[in-house]
Amino acid sequence: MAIPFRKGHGTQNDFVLLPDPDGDLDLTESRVRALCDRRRGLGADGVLRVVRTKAVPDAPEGIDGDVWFMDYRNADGSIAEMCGNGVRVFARHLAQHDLVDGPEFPVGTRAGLRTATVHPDGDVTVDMGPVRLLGTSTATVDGRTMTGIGVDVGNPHLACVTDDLDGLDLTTQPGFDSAVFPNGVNIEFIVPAGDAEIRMRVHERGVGETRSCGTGTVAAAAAALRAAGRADGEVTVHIPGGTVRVAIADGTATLTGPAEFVAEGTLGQEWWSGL
Ligand SMILES: N[C@@H](CCC[C@H](N)C(=O)O)C(=O)O
Repeated sequence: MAIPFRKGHGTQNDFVLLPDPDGDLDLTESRVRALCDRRRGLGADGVLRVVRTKAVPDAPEGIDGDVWFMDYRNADGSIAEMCGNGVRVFARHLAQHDLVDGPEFPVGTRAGLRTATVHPDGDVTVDMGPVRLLGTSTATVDGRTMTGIGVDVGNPHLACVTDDLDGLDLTTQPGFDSAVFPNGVNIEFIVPAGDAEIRMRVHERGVGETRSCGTGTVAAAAAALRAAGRADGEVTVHIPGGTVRVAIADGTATLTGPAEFVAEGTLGQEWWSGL
């Protein structure tokens, strides 16, 4: 059986998409790791399996079985609840393949149902759902401890305001309080970059430093607004892979940014079977 794939990215957070409507693929951790490996595989920060909700045993209750579900996996094979860049790429894939009616449609995720709107210029806006500010905690990089704020965007984040973004060494896992984040955490480092603009770098749970993290930009925007004494507002977030726009109002967020495709093909059958 030929296994098709597509490779795409959202602000250089890159993904292998596996169209698998009926959930037939045996997507093991080792297969995800191999797909994401930049030397022995296709190379990506994560895998997006394009599957109907009814074929996902651990899908949250209440999502119609026919809704397309973004089955997201990190590069280390772990499962995460949500991916803000991935969901834009996923939504544009559905629209390009006429798998949905119209430019606005629901997408199932482990964080719940989300609404995506695909714009004619290729940008995608996603209703990211509730953004919950948690208490403060700390991250340690290069022996330096920074205080940040925990933010739940469906997945866990710790957003730290810093003064030296470019000098941070994020090649190894920053320290964090595992009593506060028992399931690990995505850690954002942010500096103000003007009125309603910030710059951000991120170390992602299950991946390492990436060039962008959509849920991370939402967490960073929420933290920046809070630092300015506000709960609602619009923030432009510059990440190494590009720029996205976040709007937060009444405890929920939207994320707007690009989604691009670079390749498509079929996986080597012998390679896949041997994994
Ligand atoms: N890159 C993603 C987030 C992917 C999941 C994350 N690494 C986690 O484990 O929570 C994004 O764009 O949001």
